[in-house]
Amino acid sequence: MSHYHFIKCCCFQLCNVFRQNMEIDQCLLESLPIGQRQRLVRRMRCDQIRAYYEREKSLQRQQGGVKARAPAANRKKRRVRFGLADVVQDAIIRHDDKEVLCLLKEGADLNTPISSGGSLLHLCARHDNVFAAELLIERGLNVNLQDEDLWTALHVACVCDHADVVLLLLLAGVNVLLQDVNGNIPLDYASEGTETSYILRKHLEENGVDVSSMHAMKTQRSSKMLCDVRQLVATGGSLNQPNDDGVTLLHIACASGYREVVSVLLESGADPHPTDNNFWTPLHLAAKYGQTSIVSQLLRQRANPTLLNCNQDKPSDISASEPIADMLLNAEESWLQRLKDPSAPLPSTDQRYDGGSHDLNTPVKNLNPLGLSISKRDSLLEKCAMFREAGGALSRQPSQDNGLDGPFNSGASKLEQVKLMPPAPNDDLASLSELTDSSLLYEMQKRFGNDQIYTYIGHILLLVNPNKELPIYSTLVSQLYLSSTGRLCSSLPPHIFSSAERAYHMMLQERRPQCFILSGESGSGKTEAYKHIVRHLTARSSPKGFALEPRMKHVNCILEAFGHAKTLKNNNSSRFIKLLTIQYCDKRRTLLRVLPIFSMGTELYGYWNQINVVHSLSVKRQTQSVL
Ligand SMILES: Nc1ncnc2c1ncn2[C@@H]1O[C@H](COP(=O)(O)OP(=O)(O)OP(=O)(O)O)[C@@H](O)[C@H]1O
Repeated sequence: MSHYHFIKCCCFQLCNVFRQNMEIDQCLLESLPIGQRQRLVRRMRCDQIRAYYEREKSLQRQQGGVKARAPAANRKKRRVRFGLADVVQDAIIRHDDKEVLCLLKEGADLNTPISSGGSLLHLCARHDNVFAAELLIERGLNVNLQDEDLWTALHVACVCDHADVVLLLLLAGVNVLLQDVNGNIPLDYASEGTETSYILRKHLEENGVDVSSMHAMKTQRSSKMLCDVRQLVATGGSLNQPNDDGVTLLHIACASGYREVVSVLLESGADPHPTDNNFWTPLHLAAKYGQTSIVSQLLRQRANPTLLNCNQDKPSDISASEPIADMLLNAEESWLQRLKDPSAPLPSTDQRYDGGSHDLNTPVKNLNPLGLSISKRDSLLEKCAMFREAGGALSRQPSQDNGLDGPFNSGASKLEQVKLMPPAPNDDLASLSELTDSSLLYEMQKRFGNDQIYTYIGHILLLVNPNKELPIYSTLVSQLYLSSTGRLCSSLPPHIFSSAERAYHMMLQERRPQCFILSGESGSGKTEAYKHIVRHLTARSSPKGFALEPRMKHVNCILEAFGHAKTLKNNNSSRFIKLLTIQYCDKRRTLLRVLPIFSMGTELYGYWNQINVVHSLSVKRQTQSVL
């Protein structure tokens, strides 16, 4: 039988198979040349879709078809309409001043609360919209309105360093001394050396307020509480008395990091594991707030590390640092052992839990021990985003009694070197007015010369291997690219962290796996890009992420030992992991699983909703030769 005849026979057989039950004999299919195979598969897909629609139609007929064909009038009713309140918020964010003006004229309510808490003025302060803020103030919106955390618009403007809004609010007579739930006035959130901080200090001085004595007052809070507690002990008062929220003195001292107060309370017989109305114990709070030595103290006093709060979290699940998590996991183990065998010896707490020097300076706004409503969480998330966008400059805040609990910490070492180029019009080649081979290559060459190795083409990220270390991969840079929405911050240049961030948000929004395709010739930087993505995602997915990084490095060493080899083009050529998918796998959105996919030839196995493409170029072999 000739080859041609054989193909025809196969096709005939396959078409019959499709018609009968649409199952293909894989061997038969693979024996066909590629063109024939593709045509057949396409035809099979069409048949499948047709069959699917027919089945759907007959199902709808069985269920009384009327529902399927909804009358036009019904459809009209289902159209979504946004209220004026939502539209005005959107207009403020977009800086669409004309629309804000129209909406206010149409009667949009000035006092509309925004979804993340606070007033429209808070929104203006957040998005630096001075014009809209002025309109709202002119129409009588109260400049001193406070959100659920008692933040005024001035607190927001200070965190975001929006000096124009700060000036406007001061002119409108805002009260600069209003404190938020943590007792911080707006100045506490203004970064040292910024215009905002200068304006506020000047304003306070002109109004006779001594800023240094204010700080002294604040740092005296712990000693004041210590005095009060000692007095309570001396007078025989109840140390376990909860307030309306079930919060006891020990909860407050543990969360605030007041070690001496915790010692006095525990030594005087306070219950080491009271639970508040949301089932949070002092151990939960100390773990969450990064108070290592207090965690150690509580464990020595036999605090139960296995208790669950209302979110079903043990203290170890929410701990702010690796040492705390390790300490708590050890304690859990020995607690469970002792439940089985009460005679089992206690671990030597002095050695195991001696973590006094490790206390973490955790951002207060990251912590959400008591607030459970969605709006409250939104508000805290929004504030975390503001701190992040402020670039972590607030880490120089004054400390309280343990010297470590200022209102904010960037979490990144100040010594880290950061060198990011400012954003440029040619960051996205898709936006060039002239799109030709030579214009693209010209821009790429220019960028490469400036160490701008990343370039967007729409959502595709182009990377030119620099073949040298660039100071653009530090923890701080990774943090700069964290975003609450996944949208690239316009003040940051293209980066692999930004693509990772976008994929992370797509995964959360769609709750479906996301895939990265890293393409490019051997040695062009795919494996390095993969490592950077994994690094950002591990850091992104949990507060302990950055602590995971050294472990990831070790895993990489082992993987490389098995899978990498020296080739002509690359000294450390990888033989696998060119594809990467991330899966949504945690109900609290704090963890994610990174799955390397083994690529087999040119075929991709698996299904992903969103594909993020990173294409790498090796300048020696491709770009230079073309240029
Ligand atoms: N972003 C980067 N910064 C600095 N050097 C880099 C970067 N990307 C790649 N390199 C350098 O180029 C070398 C080759 O990169 P890499 O191993 O990622 O290539 P690859 O595309 O994965 O190659 P292969 O397909 O052969 O595995 C690296 O060992 C590193 O020295």
